[in-house]
Amino acid sequence: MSLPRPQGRQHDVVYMAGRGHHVVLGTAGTGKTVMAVHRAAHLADPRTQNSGPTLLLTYTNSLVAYLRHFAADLPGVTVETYGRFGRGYLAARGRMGYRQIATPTQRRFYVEQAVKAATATYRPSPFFDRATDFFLDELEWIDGNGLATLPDYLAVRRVGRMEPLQPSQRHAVWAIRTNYLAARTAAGLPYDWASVPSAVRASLDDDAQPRRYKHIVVDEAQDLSPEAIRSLAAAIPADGSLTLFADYAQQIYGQRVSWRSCGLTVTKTEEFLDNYRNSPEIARLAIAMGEMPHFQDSADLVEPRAPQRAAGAKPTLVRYSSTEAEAQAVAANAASFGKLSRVGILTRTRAEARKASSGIPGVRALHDNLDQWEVTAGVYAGTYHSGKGLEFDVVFLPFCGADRSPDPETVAAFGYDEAAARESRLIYVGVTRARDELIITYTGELTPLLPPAGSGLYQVTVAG
Ligand SMILES: Nc1ncnc2c1ncn2[C@@H]1O[C@H](COP(=O)(O)OP(=O)(O)OP(=O)(O)O)[C@@H](O)[C@H]1O
Repeated sequence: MSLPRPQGRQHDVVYMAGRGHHVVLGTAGTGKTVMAVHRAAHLADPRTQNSGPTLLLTYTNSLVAYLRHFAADLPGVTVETYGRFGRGYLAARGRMGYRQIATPTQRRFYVEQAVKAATATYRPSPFFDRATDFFLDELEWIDGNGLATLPDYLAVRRVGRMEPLQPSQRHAVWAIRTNYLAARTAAGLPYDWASVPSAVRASLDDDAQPRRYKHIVVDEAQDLSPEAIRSLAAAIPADGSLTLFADYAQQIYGQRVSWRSCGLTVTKTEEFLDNYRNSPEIARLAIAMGEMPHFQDSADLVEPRAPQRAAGAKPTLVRYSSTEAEAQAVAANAASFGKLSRVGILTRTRAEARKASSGIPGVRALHDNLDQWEVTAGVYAGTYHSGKGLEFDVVFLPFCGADRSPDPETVAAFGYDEAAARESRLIYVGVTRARDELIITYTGELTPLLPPAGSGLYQVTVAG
């Protein structure tokens, strides 16, 4: 598999000016990754006017492996995740030591302690009984937006479907944040991943050294926080360029904000609608998901135009009588498809991915640091999240029953609407990874986050 040559307007995007800020929006499979790799290669090519060292950034390690596969022989192009870039930059400036970033487990522990400490000092309130995930999310959101003071936090509007927090609740969150930061720092952990972008930005502000990269190209930019985008705008020289490729429908990490508030000056946003990846039947299911109520808050979701691919089979929907039977059947069928095709098994959690891929010979876990992207046949298993940006000939989406999706814990933490909005985007990512075949399985009732079984969008089967 090699990288296709850009066509039509894709070509124009690759060769846009190598200066300033550029934003390219496209729905799933419109060639954003293809354009991002070609553009990075172009900007790094010494024959290009204003060429220079180019950073090609994305969010997950599996996508780095995938991009490196295509960009392996591109001189002057460095491919990495935002996290690695941020950590490396801070280390180079002497502001990050070894193991100074709290792991997610450590972060959760210190946040739980901080909530307990706040509960002891505040008047009793059910607010403090909210799930830890809620507080983790709120603190991440504060960092992601670069809110450094309580007045900033009190003044800002929280975009999203969740009930807005009352000022008294924001005071409580800020007290939790203060407790958390103190405890984490005292434990020798000056950072967590959410705090890295602000630290990078602050460090760049007083960094008079020449910038390492003249150009930065970002794939899956919808997943970067505003603060991360601001830090990237600060990381290029005045005569450099920052190009962001994004899809709001596939946003996993939060709510959209304007490019201007992210520190960008964008004169024109390019939009792409031609889907090169999915068969028409799979694309139709993705479009129908985009029209469901939980997607309505996606202001500029653009409807994909007719797919570029030849007609195939409708996605298959299979109902099983038990989760065990479902997991075994998915593993057996995936193993059989995997002899000739690239197969993805995508689930909400890693544990579910392991369960549905148990016993498959040579199965590769997507969330492990894949150092190489195999393009031959085989089975990959992982979370929807780790499948972002990737594609497979055949995709299995197991455990899509209403009892698991939306996940009851996410509903408890964020309320039904917010949980449905978040999780339907995850499933949308899963659906749009499939080129030729999509097999959705469940027990009990089908999740309300997918179009109903009788919608005519599936071939429906009931297994024993
Ligand atoms: N001009 C083209 N000609 C032929 N195939 C193309 C072209 N552009 C993209 N493709 C193919 O379409 C598929 C989707 O492309 P790509 O992964 O770049 O899309 P994307 O917009 O990044 O998708 P997503 O956001 O869903 O990950 C890939 O298989 C890619 O090789």
